[in-house]
Amino acid sequence: MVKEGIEDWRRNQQDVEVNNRKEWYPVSGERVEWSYKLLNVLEFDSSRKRMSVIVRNEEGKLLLFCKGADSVMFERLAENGREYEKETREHVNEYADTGLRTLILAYRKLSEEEYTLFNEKFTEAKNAVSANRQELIDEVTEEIEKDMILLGATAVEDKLQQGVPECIDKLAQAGIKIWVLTGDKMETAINIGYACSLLREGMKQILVSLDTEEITTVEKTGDKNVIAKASKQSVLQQITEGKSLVANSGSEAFALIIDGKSLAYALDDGVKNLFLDLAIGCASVICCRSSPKQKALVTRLVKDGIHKTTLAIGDGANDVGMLQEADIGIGISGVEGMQAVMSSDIAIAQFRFLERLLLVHGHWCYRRISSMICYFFYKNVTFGITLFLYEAHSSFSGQTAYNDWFLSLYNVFFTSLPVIAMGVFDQDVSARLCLKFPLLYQEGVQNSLFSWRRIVGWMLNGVSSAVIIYYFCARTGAVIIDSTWLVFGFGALLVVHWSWGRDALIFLL
Ligand SMILES: Nc1ncnc2c1ncn2[C@@H]1O[C@H](COP(=O)(O)OP(=O)(O)OP(=O)(O)O)[C@@H](O)[C@H]1O
Ligand SMILES: [Mg+2]
Repeated sequence: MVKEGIEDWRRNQQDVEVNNRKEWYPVSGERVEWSYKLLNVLEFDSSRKRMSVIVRNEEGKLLLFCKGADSVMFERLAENGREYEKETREHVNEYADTGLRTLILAYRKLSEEEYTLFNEKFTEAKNAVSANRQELIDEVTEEIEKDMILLGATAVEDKLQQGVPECIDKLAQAGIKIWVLTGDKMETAINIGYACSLLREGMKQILVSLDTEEITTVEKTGDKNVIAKASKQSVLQQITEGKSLVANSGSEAFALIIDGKSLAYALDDGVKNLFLDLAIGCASVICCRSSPKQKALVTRLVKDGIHKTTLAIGDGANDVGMLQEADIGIGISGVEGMQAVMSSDIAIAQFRFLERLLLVHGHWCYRRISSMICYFFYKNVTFGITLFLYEAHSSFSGQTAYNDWFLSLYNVFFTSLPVIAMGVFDQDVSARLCLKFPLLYQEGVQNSLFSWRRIVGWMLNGVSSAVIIYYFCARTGAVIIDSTWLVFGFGALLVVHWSWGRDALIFLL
């Protein structure tokens, strides 16, 4: 494909051609063309947090170019490839502080033998049909993406979608606890946290991170067991300190920010409950550099740990695990592909639509469904008890109060419309008010419309209606109970009750 206008690069399946512009070479003033043969692409995935290409240049030399997150790239540099490490780290942190998304670039020269060996293993892993195919590929790529020479870093702006801060603010006002699980760097995540009003000035931040001097010193020993032990100890200590800080504070708001490496230890069996306790005590939680698996594990931890309903929302393939783990998964369709949408329960086009989805439709639907179920109980209890009373009246002779048609059509035909209408159209307040007063959403969070008290209340209501209907028909009607009377009386009372409430019914009687 040739980019129109500027012929800076050309790319097809096998070749990449890079033409340098004249102005980049002001000294020689010449246009320089490089052509590379593309040999392999080691694809990006969110757990590796990097991707590479292997190319052969015009001189026949083999090169591996790799780009990825700083957390995985710096540890893969060769001793002699770290010349610009300090400056690059500073630059990257600076970029991240301003909310930019950064990538580290590095390369490595490969010998022919090394490449041939790699290619064999890589092809074998790619052609494997076993379940652990991805692990095999990861193992092979792990071996070659090392001892690299640092080239530099890039930073791009990753703009928040329109209306995200306002939406998060409203959801927080509605009493919904929001956790951000992101693959981004800690600094970028904190910056975005501020941008979307999850972090505010005056909030105390509890940072759990393994970027401490102590751990860096231990890491130099290279002994995996020692590193793991020290890291776990450090995470445990930081979490315990955070917990005592939260416990001893008054009304101060806290934000917990934890990075991916620490999260791996925080989700360990002995530590995860402490971590959850600390996170629950904080107003906002941000987990940075989390892999897709960690996102799913955190969601499961919250879901199982506090038995509350969890909702996950995401747009990328790295959010799929989390969307499936949460009680409700919402996928945002957009530039990052369709995987999130395909594995979600509900798909929306933009994050800000979540506000209306939860505060308006969530509120209405909760009300409709809970009332509909209670109403359903009510009408059947009323029906059953009138039958029972009539049986008692007729000395349990077996004579039915209603004719067969009425019996069979009672639920399907005679009383289905009110229930359906209530379940579909009922609105206690308008959409505008739901959005204006987000606290109305708490009705659902506290489950106030579907508590046992309310269900039993509706049932007693059913019993009392049945008694009234029975006496109305049996005592004030003719001496003989005519089923037609029962049907009309019953229907009329149900309509009165449903339209104007119990008080109207009592008033009428
Ligand atoms: N195409 C890519 N090539 C190389 N590295 C990448 C690429 N895309 C992302 N990365 C690096 O991998 C990290 C993890 O990416 P991932 O997609 O899991 O999360 P994210 O996009 O940063 O955040 P979010 O979870 O909010 O979508 C990124 O922060 C970035 O540093
Ligand atoms: Mg992403």
